[in-house]
Amino acid sequence: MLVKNNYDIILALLISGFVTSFLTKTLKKPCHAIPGRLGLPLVGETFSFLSATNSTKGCYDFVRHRRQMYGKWFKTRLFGKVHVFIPSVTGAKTVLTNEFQLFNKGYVKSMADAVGKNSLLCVPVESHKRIRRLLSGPFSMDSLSEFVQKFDKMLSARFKKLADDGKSFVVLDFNMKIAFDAMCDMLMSITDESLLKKINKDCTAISNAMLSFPVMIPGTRYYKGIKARESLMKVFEELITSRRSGKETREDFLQSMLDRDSFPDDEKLDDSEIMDNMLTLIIAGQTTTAAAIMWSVKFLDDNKDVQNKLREEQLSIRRNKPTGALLCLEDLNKMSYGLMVVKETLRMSNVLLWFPRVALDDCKIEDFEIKKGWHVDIDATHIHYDPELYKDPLQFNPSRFDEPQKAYSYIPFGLGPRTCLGINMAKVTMLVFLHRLTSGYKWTVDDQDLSLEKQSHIPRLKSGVPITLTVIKDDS
Ligand code: HEM
Repeated sequence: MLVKNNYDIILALLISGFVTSFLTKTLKKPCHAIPGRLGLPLVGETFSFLSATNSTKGCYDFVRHRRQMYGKWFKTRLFGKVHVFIPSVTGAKTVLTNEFQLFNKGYVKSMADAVGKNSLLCVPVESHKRIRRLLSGPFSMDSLSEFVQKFDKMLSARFKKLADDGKSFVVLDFNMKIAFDAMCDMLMSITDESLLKKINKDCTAISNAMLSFPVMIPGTRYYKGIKARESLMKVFEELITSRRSGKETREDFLQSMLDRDSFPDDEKLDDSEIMDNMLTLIIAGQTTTAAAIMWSVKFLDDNKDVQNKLREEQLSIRRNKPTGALLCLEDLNKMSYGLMVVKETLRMSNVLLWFPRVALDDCKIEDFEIKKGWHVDIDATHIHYDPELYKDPLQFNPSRFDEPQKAYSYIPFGLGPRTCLGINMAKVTMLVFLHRLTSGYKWTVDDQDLSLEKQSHIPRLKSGVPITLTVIKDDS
């Protein structure tokens, strides 16, 4: 009887309980847990990562493999830290628009010790703004006109010699050397071959120490890098002293920094800031540009229709100039197809596979919960190969850049306050190279092996792409 009398109430209570529980579950739905395997606290999946890095498939194979298991979003633990790979445009935008506020580059002791605590890669936000502003001037497009001419002259002479010799040469090695020489000339007017050799050796040792275990034990990569840094800083110090003494004056990056000596503190860099950042610029610019150019040669060889179209554009530019004249910025502005080839090369080669950051607080990206201290890696490679953003993403098709790109979907140089400082320099270097190569020569690739170089975080073919040049007889 009692039950019967309260039937309505019981039913109402049941329904309201059900509705409340349903609403709690759906509206206050906890964030999606990110799938993935964290493994043991310190080790996690570090060995699988190292094994991929050590294979000829390259370290991105680690990421590819986990995507197959877990889907687009996944987490893992590497070197004791939780890493989330961010696969989407929304994710990239969230991280890059909150640079320094919600995310920052993770502090790596070995990196700061190697490139220096005043490097753009390591300084805190306030110094970053000032240093970046002061470094940017010489890397603006207008300031690069002299660089274009010097690089063109250097490149034309070296190509001519190689073609005259008729021997095979490795595109990657060739570009590692010429990118380095051109950078040292532009930064400090150093052209002496023995000094260049010494600086190159030091920079390589320093670069190898950037991601090493920071213990000063002779023989280790870290030890060698720190010793190389000490020696290189002495060279830079002597150079600065000599410039200040007025013994020599040059028009280069270093001089433009020293010309600010009498400026207020926030309008100049101190000596250690200048030295750490000259080193940073060399290290950040050399391997990236050389790898990108190596891929452009490979992609053009695999896609002869693109190569022919590019050659047509470049020959028409060459024919409109007096014989032997060097390229200038105006010529580069006419290379609209050339620029699309550069862009497509960078989309497909993903010289920097992902951009690492650390979350400074708990937050949510899309529906996924990110904890303070987790590493988030903006997976530029996945974004650049997303078929929803790029039709037939495996096809080398420069003309796709006839259409404008969706914001945050094309990020080979990053975006936001940490966008590549050398973006203009990289583009003009690639354009000059492609012009001289395609308008002056045909080439054969002498090794078609597709294995990647082991232990490299920048994807590069193990062969480095050896080629032999043949001069084009252009009678038109
Ligand atoms: C094709 C060649 C290049 C590519 C693909 C490239 C790519 C990138 C990317 C993706 C970033 C941002 C990384 C991040 O957000 O974590 C970056 C930063 C940087 N790049 Fe490049 N880069 C290239 C060439 C150069 C050159 C030639 C220079 C120097 C002249 C240079 C100097 C720098 C510097 C100094 C930074 C740090 C900027 C900062 O933290 O404010 N890069 N680069």
